[in-house]
Amino acid sequence: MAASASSSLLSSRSPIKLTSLSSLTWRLPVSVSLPRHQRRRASPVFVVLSMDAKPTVLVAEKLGEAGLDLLKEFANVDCSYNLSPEELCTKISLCDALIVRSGTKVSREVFESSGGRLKVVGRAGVGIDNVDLGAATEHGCLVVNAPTANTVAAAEHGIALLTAMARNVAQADASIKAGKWQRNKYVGVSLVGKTLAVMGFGKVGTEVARRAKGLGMHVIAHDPYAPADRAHAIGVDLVSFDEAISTADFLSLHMPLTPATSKILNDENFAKMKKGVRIVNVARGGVIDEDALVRALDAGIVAQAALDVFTVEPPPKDSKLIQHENVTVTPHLGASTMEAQEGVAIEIAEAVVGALRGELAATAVNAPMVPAEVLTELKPYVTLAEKLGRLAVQLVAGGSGVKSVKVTYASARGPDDLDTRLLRAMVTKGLIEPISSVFVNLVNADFTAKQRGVRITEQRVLLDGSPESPLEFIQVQIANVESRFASAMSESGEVTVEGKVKDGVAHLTKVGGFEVDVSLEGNIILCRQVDQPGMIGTVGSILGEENVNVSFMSVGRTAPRKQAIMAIGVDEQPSKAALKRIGEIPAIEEFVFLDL
Ligand SMILES: NC(=O)c1ccc[n+]([C@@H]2O[C@H](COP(=O)([O-])OP(=O)(O)OC[C@H]3O[C@@H](n4cnc5c(N)ncnc54)[C@H](O)[C@@H]3O)[C@@H](O)[C@H]2O)c1
Ligand SMILES: O=C(O)[C@H](O)COP(=O)(O)O
Repeated sequence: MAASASSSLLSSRSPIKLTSLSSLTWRLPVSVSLPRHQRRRASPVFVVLSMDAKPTVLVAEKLGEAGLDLLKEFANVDCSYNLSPEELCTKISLCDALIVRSGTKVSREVFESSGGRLKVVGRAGVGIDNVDLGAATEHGCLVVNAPTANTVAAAEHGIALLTAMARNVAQADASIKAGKWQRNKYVGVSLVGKTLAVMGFGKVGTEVARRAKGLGMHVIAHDPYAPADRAHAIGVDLVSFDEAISTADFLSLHMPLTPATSKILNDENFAKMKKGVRIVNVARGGVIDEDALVRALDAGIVAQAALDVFTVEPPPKDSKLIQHENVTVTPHLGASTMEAQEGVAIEIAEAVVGALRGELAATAVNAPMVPAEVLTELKPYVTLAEKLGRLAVQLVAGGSGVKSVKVTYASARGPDDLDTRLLRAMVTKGLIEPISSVFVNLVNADFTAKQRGVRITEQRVLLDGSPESPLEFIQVQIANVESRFASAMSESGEVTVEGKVKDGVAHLTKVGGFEVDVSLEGNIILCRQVDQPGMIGTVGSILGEENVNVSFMSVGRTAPRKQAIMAIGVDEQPSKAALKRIGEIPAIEEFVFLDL
């Protein structure tokens, strides 16, 4: 990204170091908005549903009571389990939020059927592979999950399967219930001293590793993204994929299902394993090529497998894998303890209610997020950013369309101390919403801009001085367009508006090359005129006669008695007749009415 300031910036401020935004560290923000008709004057980030707009939350899979109680305090809760995909699509248009576990597919059709009402999907658990995240983002729907409450339960289930498999517990149990007593058949293997390779050293993998060490196992792990020091801290070595699978006596799978991990245990990789290896999977069925596993079991490469998860759930009854005598299975029970389900329910209910209230969602999966204190500080700038976007786009009259937008942030804060992603999203919202039927929020802002071919570049102007407030001003420029208000064009030919926050209120401070000062509330009339006495009175009287309340006026001029820009804040939209009368004032050269 080019890091050069416009000449007006350089001349009118006393900065200046320029910083490319590409080097910034982003934290990610969150937003949930009301339906379009309720949203017009709402703050774009902190949308709080009013009491009479009680949201509806559809709980599509069983959720712990504590979570339901939390939801009921805030929302109408519809617990409808076992919905068919068609029933879910029908119901969803009446819901603001949806809560699911792994058993419900939240497909693109669900988002399309919601008609824009669905604002939050809560996944009561970790894996979000049953939610079409791309579709959620495109529809501006926030997805939150509950990533921590079932970690220990999943790890305990992994250990339960590991030990049960090693000692043939399930098979011996079935045998004895069938009237047999087969002590020789069910001789097991010991765990102590054996090598366990934990594949995926995240939350669950780490807990499994800890517990396996307690059982006296030698634990190694493979995870390309995990820090080695975290593994070393509990006495685990991180190794390559090939080393892990070729040295392990036991493999325990704990990576997410992604394009990279899909069928990662396949014929080729089974062939690299020690003969007699044993495999536990409490992650996702899709990480194993199940047909290849059957072949590896039949060939004796894999001695046993213990599986909690399957490519298709529930798996077909006649599945060779399920029926295999050396395979122990459970029906996706990893998270199913009383304690974990209560924890997950509370975790997801809090996240969903918070998101509907417009608060930060710490567990947002598809949205940017900033810490609460940063968001509080940025709140007036968020309003400023959106209003500047709205103003700038309304000044465009033609040309090659709104394709190239530059947003400049002037601040005394260092690049790492100012998160502008939120602001960029709000400029995007301001730019796109007035010219389309698209609903833009922080979830889909970047996607929407990209889809519409709007390229937004950002630039920082680093000011000298103490960084008490996060930003001195924000400037929005649209290139390669013509303007309805010629004076809004900068010397370099872009529609240009600039604003700052004064006493917590967003102000427009510059239009084109003219300094103005008008608060960005209500509507604005911009007039270019010959600077002469009586103009404020003349325009003010017309508006008064037309019963339009003026909130305030400001005049910026090039020089006394030369050209001036008058910015007039009005509470109501003036009638066409009133605007015509203003336009007919001889000294008025051009004027424009802007709806904020
Ligand atoms: N069976 C159940 O009921 C149950 C319960 C909880 C979690 N899970 C599943 O277990 C899995 C792990 O959950 P978690 O909470 O530990 O997630 P996590 O995100 O904390 O950990 C996943 C780890 O996998 C690693 N990883 C990603 N790609 C990898 C690759 N190609 N090779 C090796 N490692 C890779 C990541 O770096 C991360 O450290 C998820 O799929 C989750 O859905 C299942
Ligand atoms: O990803 C998860 O959290 C687990 O697979 C648990 O899924 P569940 O909520 O359907 O039990």
